[in-house]
Amino acid sequence: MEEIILSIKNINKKYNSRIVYENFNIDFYLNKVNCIVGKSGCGKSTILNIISGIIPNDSNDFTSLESIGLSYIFQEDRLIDWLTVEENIKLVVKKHYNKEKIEELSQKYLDLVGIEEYKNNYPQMLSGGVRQRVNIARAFIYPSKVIIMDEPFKSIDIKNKMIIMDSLKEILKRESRTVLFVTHDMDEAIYLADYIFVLGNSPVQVMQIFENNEYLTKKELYEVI
Ligand SMILES: Nc1ncnc2c1ncn2[C@@H]1O[C@H](COP(=O)(O)OP(=O)(O)OP(=O)(O)O)[C@@H](O)[C@H]1O
Repeated sequence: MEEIILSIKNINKKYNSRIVYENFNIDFYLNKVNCIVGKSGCGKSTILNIISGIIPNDSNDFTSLESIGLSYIFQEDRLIDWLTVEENIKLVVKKHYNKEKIEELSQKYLDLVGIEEYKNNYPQMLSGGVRQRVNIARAFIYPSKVIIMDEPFKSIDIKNKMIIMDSLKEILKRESRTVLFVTHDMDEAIYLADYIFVLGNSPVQVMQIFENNEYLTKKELYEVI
């Protein structure tokens, strides 16, 4: 059976004289968690930022994924301080659904990430772990095809990280989204990914693609990085 792919073509990026990407192509797996790993500074955030249209590609033969519907989960949560948790979540779908549907979806994602009890709180009253769960609910309530996650667990303690990663897995079991996930943490990659893309070299190349299964070890990944 032919694999269903999300093809990204013609990525080019140069910072001053340093060529980070040159005619770079990559095929991600549709409706899977695609994890991108590689040495610090190799270009992981850059590719997510180009794909999502946050920074421009140097050549104009490239189309970002902005138009197909994206949501983002970054390290910092970008919640709106003067809105409650529930209002933050509902805000992003205000133009997409009617009031009843928004109510239903908001309840669904509050439950899925386990933050129902915080729905009337304001972000500044919450711990980093809970804030990040709000962020995840907000990313998933939006009817996006692709979820972009750049180091989403970087400042979260291990216990909360496990809770959040389990919530994510639970949501992804129930609905099909293509996730593009950058991390420097091989445990996170192995826990969450369906496929792991190792980037390296300058200009960047895909060094290897691993299908994540019970036999994949951190050692194998580090050998390529
Ligand atoms: N705005 C910029 N101006 C100049 N150089 C930049 C800029 N943004 C990124 N770079 C350089 O481009 C390269 C790739 O950066 P990028 O942030 O994509 O790497 P990364 O793999 O995500 O790094 P890390 O793992 O440390 O987060 C790095 O060498 C970085 O210093």
